[in-house]
Amino acid sequence: MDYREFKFTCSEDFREILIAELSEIGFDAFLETDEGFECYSPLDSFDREAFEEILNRYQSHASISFSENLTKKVNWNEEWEKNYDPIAVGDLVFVRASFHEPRPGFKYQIVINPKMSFGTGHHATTFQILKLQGKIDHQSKRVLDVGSGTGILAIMAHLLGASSVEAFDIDDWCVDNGNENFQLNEVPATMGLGSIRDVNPKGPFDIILANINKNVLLDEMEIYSRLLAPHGYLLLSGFYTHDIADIQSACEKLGLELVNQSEKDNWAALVFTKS
Ligand SMILES: C[S@@+](CC[C@H](N)C(=O)[O-])C[C@H]1O[C@@H](n2cnc3c(N)ncnc32)[C@H](O)[C@@H]1O
Repeated sequence: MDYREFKFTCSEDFREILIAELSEIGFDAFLETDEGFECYSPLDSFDREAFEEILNRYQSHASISFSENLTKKVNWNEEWEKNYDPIAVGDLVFVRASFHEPRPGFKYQIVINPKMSFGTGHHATTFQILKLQGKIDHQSKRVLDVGSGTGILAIMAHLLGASSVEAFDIDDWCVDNGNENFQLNEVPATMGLGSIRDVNPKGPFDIILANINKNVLLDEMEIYSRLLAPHGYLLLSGFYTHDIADIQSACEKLGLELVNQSEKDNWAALVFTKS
């Protein structure tokens, strides 16, 4: 047995923060469900004390329950071949795995072998950012993708004509998978490991993409704003529609103006510009 698999039942308000905290102690492969979310922790790095400390902090505010199972390392390729359908974002892009046939009628095709990383285009956050990217001129633009997951948004930026893409993620599964996806899509970039503070990218960037979660976005917003070139675009997602006001107000305090927005399945995506 290689992993502990957890299935959480938890109210919507606490999902994001719990996921953020659990990811900090090595939990991985979060998948939202109707009742809450599922995730894994590698057996050799599972820290029961840290896990219980997090649960104790939230259990008095939120009714959280979970089940726990030991599970074998999964052959993710086989799992995805069984479960992963391609997805179309309008006629802009057809996102598929390498085992799907290409489909004509789209401006672009992205090949993603997602394994355990987030970013197939199926989730409303990724879907909306891809769509919003399609409305922004990427020709010869310098693009930063924060929390890249599979690398899907960075790949889209490259296809739309970006002159350079810089991408990183705190999760080493994503970095391995993202680099594999960059090769599949012939993106001349290497995904880095770490947060924006670890990677310390050298701006300015014409376009910054960050589909992460509310807490991380609020914490890192000042850095995004500093790295954004004048008249550049900041595309944000990973938060619910009821969090739009908090995100918008944090951006406006930094001189960023809301210029476009989208909502799908209670998830929001916002586009800001720096005047
Ligand atoms: C919602 S997924 C988005 C993936 C992809 N960009 C997309 O749009 O589908 C968020 C990603 O951010 C990563 N992440 C979480 N906190 C981060 C941080 N502080 N810095 C960089 N990446 C982070 C997670 O590992 C995860 O892969």
